[in-house]
Amino acid sequence: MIQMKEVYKKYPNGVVAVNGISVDIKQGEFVYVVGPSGAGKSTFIKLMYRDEVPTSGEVIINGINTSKLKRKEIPHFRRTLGVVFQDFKLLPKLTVFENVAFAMEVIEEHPKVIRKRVLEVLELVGLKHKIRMFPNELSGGEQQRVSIARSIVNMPKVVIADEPTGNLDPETSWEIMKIFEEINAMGTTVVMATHNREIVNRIRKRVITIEGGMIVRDVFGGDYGYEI
Ligand SMILES: Nc1ncnc2c1ncn2[C@@H]1O[C@H](COP(=O)(O)OP(=O)(O)OP(=O)(O)O)[C@@H](O)[C@H]1O
Repeated sequence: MIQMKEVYKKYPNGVVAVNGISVDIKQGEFVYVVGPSGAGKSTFIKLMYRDEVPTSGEVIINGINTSKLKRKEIPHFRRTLGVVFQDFKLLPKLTVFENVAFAMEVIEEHPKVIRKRVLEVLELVGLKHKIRMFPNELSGGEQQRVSIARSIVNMPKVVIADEPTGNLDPETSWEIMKIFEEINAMGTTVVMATHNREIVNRIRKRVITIEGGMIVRDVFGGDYGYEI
């Protein structure tokens, strides 16, 4: 599903953000990625959705070696994954419905199929009653729900989230986590970078700890496991 083999990532400024990572994440797993600021978590995640390519080593996602993708193949590859960001990245001029539908329109789904599926995912995230609103009319938690709905609308096998609760208060963060748990319970792999110690300690899953661009700990049911 997600495989990294001896991956190094050196940015053009000389920073080695990932320094020899090998990892295997199987279909249906739920994995937290934790570690101090600057440890390389975002880079590790960006390598998964081919926002970055490794300087050496291999990143293989659903059988595809990301370094071998041609430029024109990248958009199609990205659509096989769901990606959720800390800052939501919604399109401000589109309604809730349109933001989610957009991800299906680009793959030229039939409008009827789009409508049915968009309403289904918006119901799953508890936002069916706000489909006509615009992002700036929603709370942070609601905006994150829209972005999660968008990430799963094309039924990806993997959802990758970089600090999805980073901008949210604790209560809203728990609600967002519940949605990720539901998505995972449907069989979708979830990989989530987070600084949220309470969540990692209470909703126990596999925990990969990165420090200095290396995996220093990888345990099932692990706790947050390091001090800031
Ligand atoms: N585009 C880039 N160009 C150059 N250096 C970068 C780039 N992105 C990240 N880095 C550097 O790579 C290292 C790892 O950064 P990364 O963002 O992956 O860490 P992180 O663990 O996600 O940190 P945080 O928890 O603060 O988000 C840092 O030293 C950072 O300055």
